[in-house]
Amino acid sequence: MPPATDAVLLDVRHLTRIFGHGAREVRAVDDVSFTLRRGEIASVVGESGSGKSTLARVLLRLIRPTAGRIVFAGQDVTRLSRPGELRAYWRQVQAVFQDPFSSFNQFFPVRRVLERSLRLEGRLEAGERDRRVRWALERVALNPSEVMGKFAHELSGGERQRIMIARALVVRPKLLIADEPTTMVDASSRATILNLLLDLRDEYGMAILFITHDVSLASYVSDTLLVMHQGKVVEQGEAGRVTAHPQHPYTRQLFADAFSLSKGRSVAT
Ligand SMILES: Nc1ncnc2c1ncn2[C@@H]1O[C@H](COP(=O)(O)OP(=O)(O)OP(=O)(O)O)[C@@H](O)[C@H]1O
Repeated sequence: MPPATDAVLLDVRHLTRIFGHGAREVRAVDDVSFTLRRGEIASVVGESGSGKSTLARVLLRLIRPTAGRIVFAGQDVTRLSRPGELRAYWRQVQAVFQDPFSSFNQFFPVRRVLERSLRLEGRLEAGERDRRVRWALERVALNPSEVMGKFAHELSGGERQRIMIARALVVRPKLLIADEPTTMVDASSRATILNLLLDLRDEYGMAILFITHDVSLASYVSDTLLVMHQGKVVEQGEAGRVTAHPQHPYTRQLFADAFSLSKGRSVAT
């Protein structure tokens, strides 16, 4: 049973992001509305180009929406633009992206990577910084004493991605946006990361927006599913219901394709 409470954390209304003009116009996110409650994991699924990453970047306020409204914890964050306002927002909303190789600063040891993220919290004394870094590394099942002094090239892909998650966790966000966080890691790291997301929801009531093209991962990890197609959310609802009884033809096709692929895989192995 998901421990989601009724408190709405994120309220997204008619969110739209258009790139380009005239004949070159792309409605990457087109009139998307949904809510996310505290302690809820929602997955955004859809094929490549459906607008998932653009939705993530708009919600993170890395890019501006063209239209619509984003309300986070009761505050309208749609038009935040001053660095101080954005930093305050990013203390509460953190992200993990697909590629742990490009997002990990190769010149910094793990401790410094996490401490830089902690700067969002303002000045903390050294003992507190150390406690927070250790706590975040332990949360992602890494031994702080072993990894704090290591550099990117001394870690596996799965370890790097867990450190990227620790970097997000170190500020104890209320919402984690995870954009294809398991695409570039092996199967055992994938399972570790998915179970970690479930633990974060259960132990800290963290809300998670999990973005993936893989409907089976989404079904495993989510309380609710949002299915995106050509920038629009064509179906949304409780994960078990959407998986068992998809209503929209696109959702049915997405699940049918995933099912035939996984059948193919099991025959082949
Ligand atoms: N900066 C940009 N300028 C112009 N078009 C863009 C830009 N960013 C994204 N798009 C377009 O917006 C649409 C949605 O792209 P987006 O990356 O959000 O999809 P996606 O579902 O995340 O795909 P993928 O799974 O391949 O990452 C695509 O048609 C893409 O080409």
